[in-house]
Amino acid sequence: MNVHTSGSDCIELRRVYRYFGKTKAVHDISFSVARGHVFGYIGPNGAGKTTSMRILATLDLPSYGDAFVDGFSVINDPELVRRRLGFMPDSFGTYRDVNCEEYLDFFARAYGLIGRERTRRLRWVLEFTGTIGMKDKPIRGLSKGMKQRLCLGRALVHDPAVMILDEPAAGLDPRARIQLRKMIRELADRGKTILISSHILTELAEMCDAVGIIEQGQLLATGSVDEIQQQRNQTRELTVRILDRAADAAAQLVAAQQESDTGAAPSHLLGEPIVDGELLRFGFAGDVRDQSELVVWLVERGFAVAEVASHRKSLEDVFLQVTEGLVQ
Ligand SMILES: Nc1ncnc2c1ncn2[C@@H]1O[C@H](COP(=O)(O)OP(=O)(O)OP(=O)(O)O)[C@@H](O)[C@H]1O
Repeated sequence: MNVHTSGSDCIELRRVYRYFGKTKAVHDISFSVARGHVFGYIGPNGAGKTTSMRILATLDLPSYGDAFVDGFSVINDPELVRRRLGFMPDSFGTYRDVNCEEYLDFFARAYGLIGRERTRRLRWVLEFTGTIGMKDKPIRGLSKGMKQRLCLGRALVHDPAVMILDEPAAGLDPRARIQLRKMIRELADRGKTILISSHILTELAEMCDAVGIIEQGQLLATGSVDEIQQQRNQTRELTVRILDRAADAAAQLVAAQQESDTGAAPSHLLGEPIVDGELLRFGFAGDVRDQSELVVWLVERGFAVAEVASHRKSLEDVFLQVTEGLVQ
């Protein structure tokens, strides 16, 4: 049955469950990714990322629910899904003795590419992934970074609309990560829809249009990084340096926080400040104007405010906060 549920979403999981005996690897997960977007799938080891990606790649079936690639169901139309999808698994496989070009050529043939079209496509993939200089090298002689590029090339060889990349940055050095990030962004700019997983959270923030945080088979939060930060209502952390009486300032802030009307400067503090010598650190839910009012509030009470630093909480912080209580 070829039911094409076309729309702007190119990847969709609809109430997907996958149990292995008593293990709930994936438990009622739903999300969708719009065409040309990059969706970051974030979670610790064993969270269920690979299982859901394997279902999308038609390498496994859901216990319940369904998933769609470019509108086609992984259950009813796996062949059509495979044509539209490039999957980069988290391990490379055992092709040690073939060279890079032979490796890509093998997959191009498997996808039915022939003649000039195959030659053109292979050249493009070798150039795009920066493996052209290595094309005659056997795979066993490649660095981890080069292997990852080749594996990305393999997932690209049939020009799929959708790409599923399972931890592509694992084990790469910082430079190779940056290059990978650039390639992924460029593929999205060319219209490909990309699902990418990682537990190196901060590296996904820059390249993803949206992220989903998964833990113990359940999706705990989805949205843009900003939306998730707002959902948690903890957008920034302030560090204030107060000369001489930092601990006293912290105590007064806590007292004022409990008494103050909503809208007063200390009411924007989230939790109690941590005192570290002259430094006070605390979460702050207000904007920059509230921040400057807080400084005035402190100065009016005789505290010598020497410095104020503000930083957004990283995706890593948000992740730890969102998963609080579930991480074992
Ligand atoms: N074939 C299987 N048989 C039994 N249990 C499995 C199988 N595949 C996965 N699991 C279990 O399902 C859970 C989710 O595993 P999964 O590999 O999807 O997690 P992950 O988020 O990809 O983790 P990692 O980051 O370590 O790759 C784990 O508890 C895992 O042990």
